[in-house]
Amino acid sequence: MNKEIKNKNNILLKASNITKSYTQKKFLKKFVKTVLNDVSLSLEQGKCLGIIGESGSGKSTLGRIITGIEKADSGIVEFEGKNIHQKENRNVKNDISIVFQNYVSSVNPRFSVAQIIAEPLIISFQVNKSKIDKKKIDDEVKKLIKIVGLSEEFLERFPNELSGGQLQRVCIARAIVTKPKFILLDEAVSSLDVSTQVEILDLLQKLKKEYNLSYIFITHDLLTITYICDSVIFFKDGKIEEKINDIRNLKNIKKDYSKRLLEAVIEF
Ligand SMILES: Nc1ncnc2c1ncn2[C@@H]1O[C@H](COP(=O)(O)OP(=O)(O)OP(=O)(O)O)[C@@H](O)[C@H]1O
Repeated sequence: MNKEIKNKNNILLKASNITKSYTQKKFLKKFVKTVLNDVSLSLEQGKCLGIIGESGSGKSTLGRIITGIEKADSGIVEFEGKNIHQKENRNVKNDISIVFQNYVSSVNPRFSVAQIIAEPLIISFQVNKSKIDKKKIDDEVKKLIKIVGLSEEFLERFPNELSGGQLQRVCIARAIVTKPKFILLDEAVSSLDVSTQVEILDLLQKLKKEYNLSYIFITHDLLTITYICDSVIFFKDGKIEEKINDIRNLKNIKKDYSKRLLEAVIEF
């Protein structure tokens, strides 16, 4: 029955009642700050959900929890119905990738582009205790560099020899090398200039179709959301302030906070 419901709704990822606090210090005094307060969301297969909110509202913390990098204090994250924080479901994480804003610090500066793209695949061979198939890895890396719009000659280069947009393309190639079903994009285009942002968003759209991917896109930038997302959550002080299920109805938002975030883009 559960399976039927899951298939009917086509829910890939579901977070229920997520709560998270951190101990922080202010003027040498420790205090507990609630960063996420009873957050629930779900993502349908093949869709892109945007999460927009002010700096410090808890978006990246939520991103780390829904990708299994960090544990919530309470609440459950399920991927295809499996709790991702349970040890016996750790394979689920193979279906999840992340692309961060800071593409420079998210790659090893001593690795060539080929090594950067291949790294997750090599790790997955190691984790599965299977023999590393060098030819298969080389073929895959050569295929992917072209898929993300760069030529094979980039494979020998190092991160400091690439532009921001080129390096983010490499990070995207690395994110899809293990053939995930879901990618969390945390401010993945925010540091790029506008025309490069559009190029990367177009690439992400293309990959979404070709690989049947699902995305959650965390951003400050509503233009990114309107460009690529199907639905959007307005996030404030660790809570969902408002959700628009169909991005075409963005003008119907009700809360002042959401309107304020929208004002720069749409006139009311
Ligand atoms: N490991 C941690 N220890 C203590 N406090 C933390 C930790 N990680 C995040 N925080 C705090 O949690 C709050 C939310 O941070 P988070 O990075 O999730 O927000 P954000 O909405 O992604 O912000 P930004 O858009 O600026 O990246 C902030 O007050 C931050 O200082």
